[in-house]
Amino acid sequence: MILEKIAADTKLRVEKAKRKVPYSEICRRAMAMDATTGFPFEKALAEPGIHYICEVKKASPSKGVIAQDFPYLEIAREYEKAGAAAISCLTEPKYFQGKDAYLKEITENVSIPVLRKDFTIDEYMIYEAKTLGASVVLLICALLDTATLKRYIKVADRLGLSALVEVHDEEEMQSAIEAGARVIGVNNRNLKDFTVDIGNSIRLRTLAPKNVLFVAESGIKTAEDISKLREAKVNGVLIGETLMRSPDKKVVLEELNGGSL
Ligand SMILES: O=C(O)c1ccccc1NCC(=O)[C@H](O)[C@H](O)COP(=O)(O)O
Repeated sequence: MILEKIAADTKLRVEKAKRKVPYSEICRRAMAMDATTGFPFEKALAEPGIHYICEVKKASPSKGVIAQDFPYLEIAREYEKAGAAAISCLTEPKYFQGKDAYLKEITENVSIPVLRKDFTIDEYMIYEAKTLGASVVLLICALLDTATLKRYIKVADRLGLSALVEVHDEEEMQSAIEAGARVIGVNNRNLKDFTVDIGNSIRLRTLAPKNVLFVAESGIKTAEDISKLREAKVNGVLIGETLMRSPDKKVVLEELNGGSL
């Protein structure tokens, strides 16, 4: 499966990063930063209504190159101006053509929370995310057992980072809940065959406890999709390709939202 390949490459990337900046040093740098952040991502999602997490993504395994021209900072600024609640920035280099440098520059130039969209397989990456200015890290249940998830959520917590815990099915939902996730994202994309079904978010919505913030991820394309997800009372939607392919992000976000944000 693609996720296993990505995880294996990520492991090599982290080993290389550790040779450059050892674990003790990345911890020191991250812990020297302000941890009293107030978890702005969770605050934004907890506001009434549906909130947009807009993705900065050049390519993906399922779609190949999505944006030949990739003015990542301009895109992030446009999202913020258009009313996005948060930005998701891919940092995985091989399959998504992401870069840590994109994340760092974006966090230095926008005021809304930024998610480090990567394949966290080592706690080193959580400290790294903090030093890059992220407010949120992605923890994918398919890559982490419940005990590890719990530990990573605690590490993120101590640094003032939120964790978006991603699930795809009932079993992973149970693991996320048991690990104490405060924000659960349901991926509508089946990573085995890349099919997308927003019904997955709607189906799993009822399994999330009331006090957990809920995000629907992937394959969201139309105002009708948003309308269904709004009806299911999701707190946030994470949208990549639809926005990346549109020249005017504000117009598309307004169309999706059925009016201004
Ligand atoms: O999108 C892929 O091909 C993919 C493959 C393997 C792991 C993750 C993948 N996608 C990451 C995402 O979760 C999406 O970037 C995100 O949810 C936005 O999805 P979309 O709106 O469909 O671009």
